[in-house]
Amino acid sequence: MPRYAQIVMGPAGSGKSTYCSTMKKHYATLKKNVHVVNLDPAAEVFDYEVMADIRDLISLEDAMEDDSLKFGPNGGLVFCMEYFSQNFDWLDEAIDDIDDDYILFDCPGQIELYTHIPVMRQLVDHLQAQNFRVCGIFIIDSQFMTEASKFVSGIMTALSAMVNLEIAHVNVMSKLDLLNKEAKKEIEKYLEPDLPALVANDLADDPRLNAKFKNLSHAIAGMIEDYSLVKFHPLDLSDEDTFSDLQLTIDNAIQYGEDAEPKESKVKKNLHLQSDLN
Ligand SMILES: Nc1nc2c(ncn2[C@@H]2O[C@H](COP(=O)(O)OP(=O)(O)OP(=O)(O)O)[C@@H](O)[C@H]2O)c(=O)[nH]1
Ligand SMILES: [Mg+2]
Repeated sequence: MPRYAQIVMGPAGSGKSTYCSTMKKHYATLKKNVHVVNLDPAAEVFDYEVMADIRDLISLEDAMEDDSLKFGPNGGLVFCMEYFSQNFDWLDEAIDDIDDDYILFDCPGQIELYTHIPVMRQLVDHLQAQNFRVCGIFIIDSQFMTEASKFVSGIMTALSAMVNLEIAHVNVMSKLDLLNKEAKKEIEKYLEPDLPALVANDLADDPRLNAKFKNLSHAIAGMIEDYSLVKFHPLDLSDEDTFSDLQLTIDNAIQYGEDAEPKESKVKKNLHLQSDLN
């Protein structure tokens, strides 16, 4: 049987842990047991039950307090993740005996982990070797999506993660519930954007910008358009439909559920038993 995983990535504070907790609860309403593994060595609290916690292997404090290492917070985190990549057997043990595996990996927010350092790619390769079908989830905070040039830089990081990992990839725009009605309408053009038009519109009349910056933005927008990847799925904590849409998109991308036997509920089973007896 295949196993399933989501690698939940995105900049610091974009909503990765909230996503994991929300989706775990959402899958539970569908009677699907989804587990969460914390991969953030600096995490302090999370409101979901963890199946495994990287801090049992190594924590940021360990790396920073060690007299011979003397790391600061960022170097310490990179050290922890490299240590993790050399100790995947810890992970294997922690996730070994689960029947219907579907695991969300809640990752740290340092963007270099997805763009420069090979640990996430090594994790994906390791999971795939164990029959996991893996989907990358890249979360971006909608609060930053107010200008086309900020949007372009957000997409560039998402693209960079996607190109590095070479797995099914779903972009999520979080915190839509914090936007007012007007801003929600405005954000729609960022969900499935015509990027070159968006950039052209936004930059055209801005006197602060010089021609070189505008030309560069146009060139990048054209390049991103060529990947035809620029789609974001909304996540609004006040709207359950957004969880369902997201879950269907992701499950489809990794073909979750296609090999599963339909499970009869206890009530239905009892009804069958009763009719057999009659
Ligand atoms: N209203 C609202 N708040 C959110 C949402 N997602 C996250 N938050 C809040 O934003 C803050 C950061 O969310 P986290 O889920 O911890 O973000 P993260 O990406 O895991 O952060 P790091 O692990 O530190 O990189 C918390 O205060 C959350 O409650 C959302 O969709 N709506
Ligand atoms: Mg987090």
